[in-house]
Amino acid sequence: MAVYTEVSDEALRAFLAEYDIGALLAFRGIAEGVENSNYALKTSAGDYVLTLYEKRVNPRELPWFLGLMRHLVAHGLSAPEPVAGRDGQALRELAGRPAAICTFLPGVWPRRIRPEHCGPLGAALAGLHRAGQGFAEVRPNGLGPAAWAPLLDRCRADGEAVQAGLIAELDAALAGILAAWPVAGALPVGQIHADLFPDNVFFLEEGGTPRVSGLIDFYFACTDLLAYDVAVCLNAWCFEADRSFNVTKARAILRAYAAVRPLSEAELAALPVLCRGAAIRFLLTRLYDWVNTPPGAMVTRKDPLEYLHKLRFFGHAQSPEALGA
Ligand SMILES: Nc1ncnc2c1ncn2[C@@H]1O[C@H](COP(=O)(O)OP(=O)(O)OP(=O)(O)O)[C@@H](O)[C@H]1O
Ligand SMILES: N[C@@H](CCO)C(=O)O
Repeated sequence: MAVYTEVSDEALRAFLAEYDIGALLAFRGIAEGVENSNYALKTSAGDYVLTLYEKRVNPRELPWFLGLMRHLVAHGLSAPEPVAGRDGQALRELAGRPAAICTFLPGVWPRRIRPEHCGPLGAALAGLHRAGQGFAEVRPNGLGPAAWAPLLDRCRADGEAVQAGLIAELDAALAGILAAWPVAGALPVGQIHADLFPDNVFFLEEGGTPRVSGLIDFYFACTDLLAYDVAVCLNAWCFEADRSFNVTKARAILRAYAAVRPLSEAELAALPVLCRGAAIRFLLTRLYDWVNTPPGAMVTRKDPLEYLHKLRFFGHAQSPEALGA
């Protein structure tokens, strides 16, 4: 369920009057996604997505996100492009929420990940990192290493009920990750997506071969270690339903990434700890949501323990080779 804010016909028509995107032909809520309210919009000029930003997005950060998306598209990445109104502004207000219209991307995200998806994903991620190079404004990662201990503290009281021994295991894992985390300046930094899960990558199939048609959902994007984005993808794309790590998928991501943007020796050496960091990041945000989402809420909670298994795997796989590098 991801239409939290309803938009009346009159409010929508008044809103669209600010744009030069033709006459409204169709308008419907998009059920997917959990953060914001999204609507598909068809006009005589084309297809668009209207997003109303809900509580978890800080309105002050929206100009950065929209500016990054505009920059990435201008530098060759296929991503939603914010559409400016006649006044030149892409960000305005609708139904009491900050709102923006972006171009609609064709394609679908893969429900079942095949190794053939992984090469195109790796190349697209490196393309994002390349395209982001000239975007100079910095947005620190609000869910980076400095946020993990406070997040764990906020789960301390209720987390134990999710699994006995969980908090002690996370305390130990986090201490190890933070002690081994690359020091500032050790690895290349740039604009990263930071949440490039399969549901944020659209593909089109041509003769059975998937190609990436675009990347979406830049609302966790930030300025951080480029290789951390690779670690997020190894977490999100390379585990099978039986929890095993598929090294073929990892190798495909890493090879295709490196063909566009070579990874340095230091980045490869740091990959295991970056993977552990990415695992604990998603574990902690899921755990926080798990213990703070009332049963019966309309939002589907994501399983934190899926990431406990990934964290344990990366805890044992300490060499870059074990991760397909
Ligand atoms: N530019 C776009 N083109 C086509 N479809 C889009 C576009 N943007 C969003 N969508 C559709 O809306 C859905 C939700 O988008 P998105 O992932 O950005 O939402 P969200 O609420 O921020 O969710 P979450 O952070 O949980 O992934 C996508 O799965 C996709 O179906
Ligand atoms: N990708 C995140 C959700 C936030 O976008 C997760 O699976 O936990």
